Amino acid sequence: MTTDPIVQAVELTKVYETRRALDDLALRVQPGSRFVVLGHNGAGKSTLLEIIATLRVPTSGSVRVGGFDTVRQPREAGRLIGLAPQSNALDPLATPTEVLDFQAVALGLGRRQRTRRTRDLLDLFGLGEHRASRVATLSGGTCRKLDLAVALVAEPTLVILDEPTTGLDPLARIDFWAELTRLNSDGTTLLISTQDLHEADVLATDIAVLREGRVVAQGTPAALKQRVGTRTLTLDLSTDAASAALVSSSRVGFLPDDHGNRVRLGISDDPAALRDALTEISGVAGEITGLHLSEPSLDDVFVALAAR
Ligand SMILES: Nc1ncnc2c1ncn2[C@@H]1O[C@H](COP(=O)(O)OP(=O)(O)OP(=O)(O)O)[C@@H](O)[C@H]1O
Repeated sequence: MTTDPIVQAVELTKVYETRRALDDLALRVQPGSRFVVLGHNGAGKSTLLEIIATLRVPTSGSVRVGGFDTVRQPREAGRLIGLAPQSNALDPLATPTEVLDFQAVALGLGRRQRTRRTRDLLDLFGLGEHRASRVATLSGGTCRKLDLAVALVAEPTLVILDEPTTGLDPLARIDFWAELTRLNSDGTTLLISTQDLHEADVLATDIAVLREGRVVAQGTPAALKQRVGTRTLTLDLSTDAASAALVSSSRVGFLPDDHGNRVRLGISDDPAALRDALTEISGVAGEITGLHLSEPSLDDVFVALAAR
C-alpha cells in the first residue's frame, strides 16, 4: 500500500547569487517517519528545511507539504508544520510559560486554550519545575526541549528540526532523542537535519544523504549500510612483525591498522571469499590474540559516498 508523502520535493533548486545551494533535488517523506537529512557543513540542509517550512522560496522546482504547494499555498502548508530552528531564538529574559503563551497568542488561540496548551506542553517535556525561570538560566538541553515545545503549540503533523542537538552534552542528547522518539510514536512526522552520523543512526527511520545540494543516497539506515558497507574483520596478532608479514603476503586484502599488531579485512558473504580469508588466517605466523567482526556503519556509507 502506498500513502501520499507528507513532504514531496520535485526538481528543487536554490541559487544564492552564484552559489547553487540545492541542485535539482528530489525528496519524499512518508507520514509517521523520522526522516533525517544528513550532510556536512554547507551541504544545503538548512536551505532545504527552510524551503519546506515556507520560510524561503526556491529558485525553481516545488515542494508540497500535505499536498499544499509551499509557494502558492504557504498558509495551508504552514498550518501543518512546527519548526524548531537551528539557532537558539528564545528570548533570554522570558520564562518558558511566557515563551509558550506568546507563541499561542501568535497563533490566535483563546485564553483558556492557551493556558491549557502551555500547561500540557510544560508537562509533556518535564519543564514544569522551570516554568517560571528565565530562559537565560536554563541548560542547553532544557532550551532545546522548550524549542520543541514551541514548535508543538500549533499541534503540527510535521515537526522540522534543524540540527537539534548541536552543542548538547552526550546525556542531554540521549534524553532529547528519547523525547523525539516518544513524540514520533504518537504519529508526528519528524524531519531532522544533522551532520552527526551517530544521531542519524539512532534516530532515523529514513535518511537522505545530502552533498552539494543533491541527495546522493536515500534509504533506511540498514539499507544504506547494506548498500555500501561490508563487514570488517579485525585480527590482533601477537607481534607487529606477524601482522606486517600477513599484510604483505595477503591475497584477500588484509590492511594494516593504526595499532601495529592489528590487521583489517573488509569481508563479504561470498562463500569463496570467506573460505580464502579463513585459509589465510589459519596460515598466519605467530598467535592470534583477538578477533572481531563489526557490522557496516554509517561511517562506511559516508566514506564510500565521499569517494564518488
Ligand atoms: N543567505 C545566503 N546567501 C548566500 N549563500 C547562502 C545563504 N544561505 C546559505 N548559503 C550558502 O548555501 C550553501 C548551503 O548552505 P546551508 O546553510 O543550506 O547548508 P547546511 O548544510 O545547512 O550547512 P550547516 O550545516 O553549516 O548549517 C552554503 O554554501 C552556504 O554558504
